[in-house]
Amino acid sequence: MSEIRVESLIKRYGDTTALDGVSLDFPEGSFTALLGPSGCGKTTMLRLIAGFEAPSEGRVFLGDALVADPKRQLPPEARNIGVVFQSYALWPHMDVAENVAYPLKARRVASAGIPARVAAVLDIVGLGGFAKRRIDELSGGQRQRVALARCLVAEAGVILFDEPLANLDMHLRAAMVDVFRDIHRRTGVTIVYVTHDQTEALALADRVVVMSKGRLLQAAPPQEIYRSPADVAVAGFVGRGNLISGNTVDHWDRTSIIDIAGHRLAARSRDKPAGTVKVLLRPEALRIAAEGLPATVLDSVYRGPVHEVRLALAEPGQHLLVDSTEALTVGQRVHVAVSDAWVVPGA
Ligand SMILES: Nc1ncnc2c1ncn2[C@@H]1O[C@H](COP(=O)(O)OP(=O)(O)OP(=O)(O)O)[C@@H](O)[C@H]1O
Repeated sequence: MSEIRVESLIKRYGDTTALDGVSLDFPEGSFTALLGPSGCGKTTMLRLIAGFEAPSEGRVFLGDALVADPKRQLPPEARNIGVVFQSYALWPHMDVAENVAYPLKARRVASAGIPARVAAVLDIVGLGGFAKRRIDELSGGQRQRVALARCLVAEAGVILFDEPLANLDMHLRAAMVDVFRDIHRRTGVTIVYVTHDQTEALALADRVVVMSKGRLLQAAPPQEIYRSPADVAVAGFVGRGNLISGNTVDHWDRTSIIDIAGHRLAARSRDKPAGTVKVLLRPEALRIAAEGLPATVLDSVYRGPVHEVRLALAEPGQHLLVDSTEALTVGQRVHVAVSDAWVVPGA
């Protein structure tokens, strides 16, 4: 059974179509990241699932229950869904424990049981010793954990995150990514996580949904999104990569032989492409070697552990980024060995 299912969902705001016919299942216990450029409809999807907005067309199900169509909507508080925003929406005049206890008090849970439940979730989010701290005495990451604890205490079956780490610095973001992964493992709660940060999406989710202009481009596990993007838009949005034009010479099974400026290489392909295609070459699948695609060094920049080398292929206008352990000289002639390539569908 799917915890959440959206069917042919359309949301219009005046002339803007924020969601343009999206159908998607979010299985129980899954961790889905919604990824895409600004304005692609990620937040709108969350708001429709949470019940803050009504669909213009289509339906939303929680389990077997229809909770929203254009005519009727179950109110947010009746959906048992937790929401964590980038602005933490905490009560500044209450301490940490009072903030976390708030949903239980609002639901009139017997007060005797509340402190133990609050203490348990504060332990889960790593704030065991902070119960009596005031909110304004906490760091951004700690506030985010309080917001998370408040969702967990209510035992919501689903937690929606809207860019929860957007306000935090790089180190805190990395630490919070670990916290979210851990909490998902320990609680098994169904998570839908909106981000425009692809590294966050790839690291956290068991499935990444890439959206553009209100439509779904691809929904797949992170590795598949990265290695086998469904189209040029996904290939361009996720990860560093090179899109090179080539000609199909032959194919068998799910492998195609592609000719790039007189050099042939084997590439994974979804179907049986013909004629001119675009091939995705990730930098880590490329190596400067004795044999391979002939190229000329355009630029070599040291970026931490490796040199990022920009190369010109024999065919005019075709460039490649390659990671090299050694600096190369501009103008140097090299060859590039290719260990993995993907023919991008439809390009
Ligand atoms: N209340 C509203 N009234 C009018 N237009 C809206 C409203 N909410 C969203 N939109 C429009 O709908 C589209 C999708 O917005 P949405 O907030 O879902 O995008 P997003 O992918 O979450 O973007 P971001 O990453 O910038 O938050 C945008 O063009 C936005 O301007």
